[in-house]
Amino acid sequence: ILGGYEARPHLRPYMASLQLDGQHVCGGFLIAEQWVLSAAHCTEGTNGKLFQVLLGAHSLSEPEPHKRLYRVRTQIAHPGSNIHNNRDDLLLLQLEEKAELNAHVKVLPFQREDRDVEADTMCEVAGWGTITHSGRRPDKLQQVERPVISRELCNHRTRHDQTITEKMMCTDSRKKDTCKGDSGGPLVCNGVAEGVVTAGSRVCGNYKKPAIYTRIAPYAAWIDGVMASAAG
Ligand SMILES: NCc1cccc(Nc2n[nH]c3ncnc(Nc4cccc(O)c4)c23)c1
Repeated sequence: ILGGYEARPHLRPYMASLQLDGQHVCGGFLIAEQWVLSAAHCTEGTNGKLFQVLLGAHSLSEPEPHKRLYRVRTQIAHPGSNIHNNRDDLLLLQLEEKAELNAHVKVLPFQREDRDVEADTMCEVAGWGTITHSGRRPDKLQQVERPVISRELCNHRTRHDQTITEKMMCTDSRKKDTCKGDSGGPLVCNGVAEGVVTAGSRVCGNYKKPAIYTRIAPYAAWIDGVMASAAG
């Protein structure tokens, strides 16, 4: 997160850190006791290795009560996701066992009504992604408030030039923005997860490249179907 600040510890008990060999790679969030939602692009370069999922954390390094690393039973990328564009950039991770829910580990409801969040709505995004252009990584969860911008503005020739589909949404990226390692985290508007951070053009903090999110509502049926079929 660029231009943000340290989150109040454990005020976002749904936040997950997707890790490989003890290193934070991407964000994610708990959508059910045994399921985390993140971004399919997060699996790029992991050559098929499964993530481990850190729940209940504020600091990535310090011991904290309720902080726990879960193994992943299976990772399911949306069938439409691919490395060439940002379409269908969603990843479902089934934990090896149900997460132990408590004050520091909670499920975050996601939007099921497929209607655009109004432009200028202030939303929040949090993550352990880079906090400087030089790529400095934070130890503690960061957050920032960002206003939603219209798809029309986000699709302008000088911005993302008609690549933002009705299954995506954007927030202003002037100075305060998502960045490397924030992918997969939730965009929370009025307490509900409306979007999942996608890297898009990978640019951070430049108002000409607004932050892009995969809207969750259009994928509610897919998410429910995967969770139902894997339940066992
Ligand atoms: N703001 C959109 C957004 C959301 C999520 C991730 C991203 N960026 C990135 N995702 N993956 C990346 N791999 C390498 N570099 C990256 N961005 C980068 C790094 C240093 C300086 C800078 O200005 C931008 C990214 C960008």
